[in-house]
Amino acid sequence: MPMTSALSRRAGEIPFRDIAPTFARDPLAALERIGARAGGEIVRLRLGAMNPYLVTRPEHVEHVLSDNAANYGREGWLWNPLSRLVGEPAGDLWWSWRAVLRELVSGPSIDRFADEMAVTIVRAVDEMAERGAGGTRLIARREMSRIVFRAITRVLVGDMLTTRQSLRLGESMTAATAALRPRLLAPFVPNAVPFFGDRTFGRALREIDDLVFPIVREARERGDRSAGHDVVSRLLRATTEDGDRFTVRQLRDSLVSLYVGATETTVIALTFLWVVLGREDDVRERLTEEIDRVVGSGRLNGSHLRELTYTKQVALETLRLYPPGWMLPRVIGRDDVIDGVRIDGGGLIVVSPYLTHRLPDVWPEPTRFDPGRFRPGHEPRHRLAYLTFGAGPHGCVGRSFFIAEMQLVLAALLSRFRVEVHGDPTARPKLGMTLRPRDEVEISLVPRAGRESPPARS
Ligand code: HEM
Repeated sequence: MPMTSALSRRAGEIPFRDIAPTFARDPLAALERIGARAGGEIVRLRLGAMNPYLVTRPEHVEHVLSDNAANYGREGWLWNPLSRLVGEPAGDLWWSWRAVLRELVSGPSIDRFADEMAVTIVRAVDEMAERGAGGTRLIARREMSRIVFRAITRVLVGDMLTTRQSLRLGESMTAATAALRPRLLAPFVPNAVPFFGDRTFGRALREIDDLVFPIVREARERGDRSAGHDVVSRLLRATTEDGDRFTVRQLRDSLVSLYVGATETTVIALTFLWVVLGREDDVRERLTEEIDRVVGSGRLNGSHLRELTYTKQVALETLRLYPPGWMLPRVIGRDDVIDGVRIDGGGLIVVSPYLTHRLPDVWPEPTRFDPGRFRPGHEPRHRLAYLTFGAGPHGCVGRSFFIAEMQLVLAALLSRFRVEVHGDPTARPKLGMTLRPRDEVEISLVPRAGRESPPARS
């Protein structure tokens, strides 16, 4: 595609006044209206101070996130608020960090840690069952968060953090990201200017640093001689092409970035799962059948992952309908042309997985929940039709990790319990910085006859 062309045309425009009344009432409905008006074309939203372009068609998304990614930066003012939590991107070390993580959490590595993850998840489910004894209702988000922080810590950080510390870290991270939300909605406010949520954020940040700095200091003092598979040992051994190594501060930032990337999205995704299973009886039945066939009352372990194929399809379809990262913003570098539409440099362009996943010519009957879309050999789609995990140089490295985690959580729970979901499972989700269930989802665990004992113990 040419970078500029005399024949290029301007993007169609959607003025804010056309969507403002809906936006005030229901931001998700406003987004859907924008999607319907755009109809897969590139459009420009006239919002006043910001006039972002919106791209939804997979071919256009591919240009922005992948083919010409160098022109559509993830750095810049938009990420200033987040830098208060995760620090400044560490140049070449950022790429070393990504490479270390990718190696640690994808492909063959999954086989290495899947057994350990299974044991950790089963233990966490045991404790969840104690809290939920006698039908006590549990808040799904809180329970999923406990499981996720334990699993990530056990598998990626090893015994540098105790279970208790990892749960405390989870609480502080949740508090910090929630307190950052006002700033994320107003990224142009400089970090030095006091703003809503700052005090809570400061407190949570101190708690995070009190937990994380000692780990990385200790690891650094031990030196890089350890052959450990955990993320800190690996980062200590990593160097850039110029031979630079991670400082204590950069190690801290890397670890916090990992937790930010790997936890909030996963917790939201696991919570959406219960929303979906609360209304899709047939899916829940088939899922339980598969888990009974594969795991039965045996010991849950990593080798089951390969056979839990329908479980994986349910995970992917849940996240097609509800991608937690509903928008992926980028800052435009130079002027560009995408599919004949002129893109002016300097502004903002937004890719929206939520809208791409609802394009009817890409995903027929897009609002229907159908895990069969992800059956192996199902009709081919554009490789960027599914955007839940992003794509290109900043795409998610944790996709396989997440899928394994979700398969194990479902297997650990459904092999022993019937999970009852309370509230209205048809309620529309809430659109904020992330897409999440509107209200807290409550669940209760009803033990299945003959399945009281945990399926894995070590
Ligand atoms: C449901 C679960 C998850 C979802 C929906 C998700 C989604 C995403 C998305 C959309 C991106 C790209 C962001 C962008 O292009 O601006 C991303 C990046 C990333 N994710 Fe995930 N993710 C999930 C789980 C995980 C897990 C479990 C890990 C680690 C174990 C992880 C680590 C990362 C990392 C390291 C990046 C790259 C950051 C960068 O290079 O800038 N994610 N994720």
